[in-house]
Amino acid sequence: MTSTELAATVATSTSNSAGTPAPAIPYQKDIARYWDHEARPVNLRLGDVDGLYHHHYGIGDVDHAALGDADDSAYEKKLIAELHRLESAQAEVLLDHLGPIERGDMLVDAGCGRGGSMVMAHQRFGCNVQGVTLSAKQADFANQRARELSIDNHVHARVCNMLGMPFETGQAAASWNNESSMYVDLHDLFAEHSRILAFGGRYVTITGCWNPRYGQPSKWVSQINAHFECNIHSRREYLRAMADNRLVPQAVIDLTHATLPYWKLRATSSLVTGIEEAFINSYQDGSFQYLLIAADRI
Ligand SMILES: C[S@@+](CC[C@H](N)C(=O)[O-])C[C@H]1O[C@@H](n2cnc3c(N)ncnc32)[C@H](O)[C@@H]1O
Ligand SMILES: CC(C)=CCC/C(C)=C/COP(=O)(O)OP(=O)(O)O
Ligand SMILES: [Mg+2]
Repeated sequence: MTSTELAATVATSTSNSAGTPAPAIPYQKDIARYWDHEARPVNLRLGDVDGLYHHHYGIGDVDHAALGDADDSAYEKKLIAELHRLESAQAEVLLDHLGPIERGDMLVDAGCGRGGSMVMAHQRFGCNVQGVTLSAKQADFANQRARELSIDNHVHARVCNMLGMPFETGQAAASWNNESSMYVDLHDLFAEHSRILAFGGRYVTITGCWNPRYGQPSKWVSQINAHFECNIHSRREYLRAMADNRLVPQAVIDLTHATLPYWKLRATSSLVTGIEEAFINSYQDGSFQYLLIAADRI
């Protein structure tokens, strides 16, 4: 089944397979609505390349040899495959920082989207991966993909607020936010990760954050917030909220330079959404950073 067929299936369903309560506060209802209605070709067509559907951005150098000649009729297809390769490479780097994971472990993807990272985590570690999203459409989509891959006994998405997850205290070996922490208060978020993580467990986030060295959120950062209805935090807020919640950074990696090739390539594609300029300019003027933070739960 292609993503378009899959999207049509979930769009017509009146209930979802996730079966958990609706979002609590008005803002979360807006975010649930946003993601329930999201169907941008830049996400669906990239996901169709190999069935891993992401809502995050890419890192790494562009493989110009793989792209070939821009005049070639197959160029656009190759460009889409290349953007998708860079997005999956981003998820691989996040998974690299989870530390040693056993088959019997449970991982939590907070703000799991359509579940691409969950599938990759299960395929790499063989373990149980639980995701939460505010969007019933996304949870249904992720669960349907898991069924199609016959991994639904190990990979499951719920409709649930990541600030109150239905997991036992200390149950998770590792947890992460992949571009989903700009929708919540960071103290509330890290308190909840800290609760569900086992002592010594690993938390990883990849996020866009505004740079305190710039001073305040730039106009480009404000544009990104308005575009996605999110609230980008500063690097300082991340580190402070982690420190206050027993999450001790083990690695802080600036991926800003690594993500720029993705954006520059995407800006040349037919799938542009109009937000490319804000990302490129804010990364280049130093007001915005693409960061990975891996922290130990102590
Ligand atoms: C940009 S998408 C990222 C999806 C996924 N992490 C990925 O890499 O493909 C943001 C996700 O955060 C989720 N989200 C935002 N606020 C949330 C909340 N309070 N609780 C649970 N999920 C939330 C949205 O539903 C959406 O799935
Ligand atoms: C780094 C920051 C600030 C991210 C904000 C969260 C977000 C919307 C991520 C990408 O989602 P997407 O894949 O649905 O977006 P797009 O349609 O632009 O590819
Ligand atoms: Mg995308």
